[in-house]
Amino acid sequence: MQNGIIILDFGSQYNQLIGRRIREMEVYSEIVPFNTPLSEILEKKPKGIILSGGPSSVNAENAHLVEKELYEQGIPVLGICYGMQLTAHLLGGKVAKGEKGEYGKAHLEIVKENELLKGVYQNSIVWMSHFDEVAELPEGFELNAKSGVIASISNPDKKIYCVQFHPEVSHTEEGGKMLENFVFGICKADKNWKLTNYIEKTVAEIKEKVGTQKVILGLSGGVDSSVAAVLIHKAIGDQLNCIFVDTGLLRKDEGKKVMENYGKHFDMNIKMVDASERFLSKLAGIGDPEEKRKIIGNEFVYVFDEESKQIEGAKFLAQGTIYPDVIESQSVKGPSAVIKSHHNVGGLPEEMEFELLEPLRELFKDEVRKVGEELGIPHELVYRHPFPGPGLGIRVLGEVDAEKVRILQEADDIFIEELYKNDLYEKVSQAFVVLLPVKSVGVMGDERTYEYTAVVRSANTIDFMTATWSRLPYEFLDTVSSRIINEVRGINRVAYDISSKPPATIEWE
Ligand SMILES: Nc1ncnc2c1ncn2[C@@H]1O[C@H](COP(=O)(O)OP(=O)(O)OP(=O)(O)O)[C@@H](O)[C@H]1O
Ligand SMILES: O=c1[nH]c(=O)c2[nH+]cn([C@@H]3O[C@H](COP(=O)(O)O)[C@@H](O)[C@H]3O)c2[nH]1
Ligand SMILES: NC(=O)CC[C@H](N)C(=O)O
Ligand SMILES: [Mg+2]
Repeated sequence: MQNGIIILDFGSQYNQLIGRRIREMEVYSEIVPFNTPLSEILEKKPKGIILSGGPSSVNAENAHLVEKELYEQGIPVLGICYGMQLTAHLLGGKVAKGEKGEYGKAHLEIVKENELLKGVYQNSIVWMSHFDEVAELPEGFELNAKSGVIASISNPDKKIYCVQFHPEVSHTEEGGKMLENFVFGICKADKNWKLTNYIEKTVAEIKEKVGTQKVILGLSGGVDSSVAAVLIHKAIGDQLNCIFVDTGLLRKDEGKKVMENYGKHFDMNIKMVDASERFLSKLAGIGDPEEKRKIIGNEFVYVFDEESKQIEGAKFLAQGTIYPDVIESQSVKGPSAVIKSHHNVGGLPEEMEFELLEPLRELFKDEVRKVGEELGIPHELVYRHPFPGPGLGIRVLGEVDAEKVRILQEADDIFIEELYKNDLYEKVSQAFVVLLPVKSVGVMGDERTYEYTAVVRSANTIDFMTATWSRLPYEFLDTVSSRIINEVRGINRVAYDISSKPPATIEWE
C-alpha cells in the first residue's frame, strides 16, 4: 500500500493515535521506526511524513536523529513535539531545556496563519507535554503560534510544519482540523483506506508469511483473539490450531461457557488445556505485580510450547495483541517508556521457539470491534468487555491462592450479573471486582467479622488509553454491595473505585 502518510516513531505514548486519526480520515498510514533508512521510506512513496513526539532530548549524546536529506525531498513534513525540536535542531535552530516544561492544557495564540493553522480559531486549547523548547528558529522558518513557548513554526517553501503540542490527542480542540489541513491541504493525500482494505491486506500478508506452516493461536474467549482467529482462519484455514488455556484465573465457570460458545459459532480447531494447577503453584508466595505478570506470561508460552510439540510444523504463535497492550509494555518499533508489562508482550520469555503473528498489533479496541463486525462475529462476543490474560491473577492484589480466586469469582459474578440485569453492561466499557489483601472489621448477625475488602471498578473509555470511572447509579451500587457482602463469604466491605486513567490505570496491578 503506498501514497499514504508515514509516521516516524520516536517513542511517543500517543503514536498510534496519530495513525488512527489518519485512518479515520480514510487515508492510509504506517508507523515505522525513526531510524528506518530514508531510501526505504522513499520506496513507499509517501504523500507526507510525520515525525512523532518522544522521550529523548535532541541535545542528549545519543539523541534519536533522522537523515537530514529527509527535509529535501519535497515531501511535506509535520514535526510534533520531539519532531519539532528535532527539525529545529537539525536545520540550524536551537533547542534549550525549558524552565519547567509544560504539561497539559495551554492556549494557542496564532501570530501568523499558514496552511496548517488555516481555520483554527484563536486561543484554542492545545495539549502539551514537554521539557525542552525551541529557542531559536532555523533559517527560512517563520513563527506561526505561541503558547507559553514557541508553539508552531514552519517553512512553507519547503513544506515543513512543526507544532510543540500534540494535535493527535482529543484534548487539543482544533487538533483534528490541523491534521486534516496537513493530510489533505498540504499533502493532498487520497481517501483510499477502509477497514475492508485492512482485512484484505492483512489476510494476504498472513498467507504470504505463513505459507504452508502451521499456526498456534492463544484463544481467550475475548474479542481480540477471536477476531485474530477469524482473520487468520480466513487466510490459512485448518493450518490454524487454537488453544484455550484455563489458567485457574478465569472468571466463574468461564472455561465451560467459552468452549460452548465457540462450539456454537466457529468452525475451527479449538482445544482447551487445563493448566490451572501449574499457574497457581508458580504464583504461590509471589506478591509483586510485575513479577506475577512475567510468571503468567511465561507460563502461557510454556503451555503453548508443549502443545505445539503435538502439532507438526507449528512455527507461529498468534495472539490477539492490540495496540494499547504494546504501547504500555515496551517500545513498539521505537523507544517509549514502560508502564506495565501486559502478559502477552512484556511477559514473553527471551528464548522462544515461535515466531509471533499478531495481525491486530496496530489497532485500537474499537477498531478491532469494527473488524469483528465486518467479519460477521456475533454481537455478544464483539461487545464483551475485555478481560486481561493474567485474569484474576492481577485482580487478587498481592499473593494469589485458590481460595482468594474463588472469593473474587463469586463477587465478580454478582457485579456482572447485576450489570446485565439493569441494562448497564454495554453502557460501560469494562467492569470487574478487585480483591484487596486488606481485612477490616464488620458486624454480621451481631458477630464480629474480620474479612477482605472488595473494590468494584467500572470504567468508560473509547480506546482504553484514557478512561473515566462510570457514574453508576447509587441504587445500583447499593444492590451490588449488599449482594456481595451477603452472598460471598470472605468479604465484609465493598468500595467503589473513583479513579480515572491517567493517573490511575484500569486494572489495579
Ligand atoms: N486463557 C487464554 N488462553 C489462551 N490465550 C490467551 C488466554 N488469555 C489471553 N490469551 C492470549 O493473550 C492475548 C491478549 O489477551 P487480551 O485479553 O488482551 O485479548 P483478548 O482476550 O483476545 O480480548 P479481550 O481484550 O476482549 O479480553 C489474547 O489475544 C490471546 O492470544
Ligand atoms: O490481555 C491483557 N493482558 C494484560 O496483561 C493486561 N493488562 C491490562 N490489560 C487490559 O488493558 C486495558 C488497559 O489496562 P490498564 O489501564 O490497567 O493498563 C484494560 O482493558 C485491561 O484489562 C491487559 N490485557
Ligand atoms: N512529548 C515529547 O515529544 C517530548 C519531547 C522532549 N522529550 C521534551 O521533553 O521536550
Ligand atoms: Mg482477554
